Amino acid sequence: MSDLHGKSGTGAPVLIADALGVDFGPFRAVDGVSFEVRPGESLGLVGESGSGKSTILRAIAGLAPISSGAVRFEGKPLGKRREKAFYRHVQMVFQDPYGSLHPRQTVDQILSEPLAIHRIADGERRIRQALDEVGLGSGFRFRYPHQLSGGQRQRVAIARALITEPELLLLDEPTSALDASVQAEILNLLEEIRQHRRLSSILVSHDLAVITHLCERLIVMQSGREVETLTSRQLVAGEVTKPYTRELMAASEGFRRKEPVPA
Ligand SMILES: Nc1ncnc2c1ncn2[C@@H]1O[C@H](COP(=O)(O)OP(=O)(O)OP(=O)(O)O)[C@@H](O)[C@H]1O
Repeated sequence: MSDLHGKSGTGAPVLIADALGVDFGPFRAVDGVSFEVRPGESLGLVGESGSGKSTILRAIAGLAPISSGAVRFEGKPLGKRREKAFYRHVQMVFQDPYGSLHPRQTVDQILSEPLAIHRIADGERRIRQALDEVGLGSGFRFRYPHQLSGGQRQRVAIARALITEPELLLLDEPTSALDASVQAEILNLLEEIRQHRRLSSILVSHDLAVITHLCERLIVMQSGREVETLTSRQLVAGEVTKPYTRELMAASEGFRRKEPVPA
């Protein structure tokens, strides 16, 4: 475990969700979920498809309504609209690196856009640094997305998210569209970035192995509700209290190997 793992979790929470509810018409997608994310901490959201994980991230990002409860970022309650400055401090990485990058923009243009939006100076140095940080280097700077592999595209999406130096990263299934070997590379990259920056993150995944790799704590979700909150250590040790969490563990192929063998 890195130093940062040791240090994370101290200080005032970066984000607090207090009984967050999200309704789409009569349908309640998220039903009173509460959690906090501390500086440098990575919080996981796991659960089956449709359990409301992505909706929580979207509500924080202002892409889904906060119908009830409250979300505070750095102490300030989030209203209906997000100020432009919010997106400098909170960035999101989506599952699909093919869909999330503009096909007619070069990597340079993709990385320049957030700098222009937020009027951040020193673009040249930041672009070079961001490309280095995600392991691409300057040789990729003038390529188009179709000239990159899936893993390289996701590295560009991560560089784009990091270039504004956010405090909070929202990661929505960032590896699930990738081949297993590339998945591992991107997970390692995200872990390295966590070690270098005091960056908080919320990671959505249906894959328990991915969550325990990157997160100290995780919330198990079902039908928009929190089933239980655990540390990754508790999950790996099988110290879970809810049958639903056991079902998820049994269904997660990569994770089954880590379950303790019964005496
Ligand atoms: N804009 C929307 N309008 C109506 N219903 C929605 C909308 N967005 C999400 N939902 C519904 O809310 C529920 C939760 O969806 P969400 O995408 O958050 O689940 P998830 O746990 O992230 O699942 P997955 O892993 O499949 O993405 C689903 O039943 C979904 O159909």
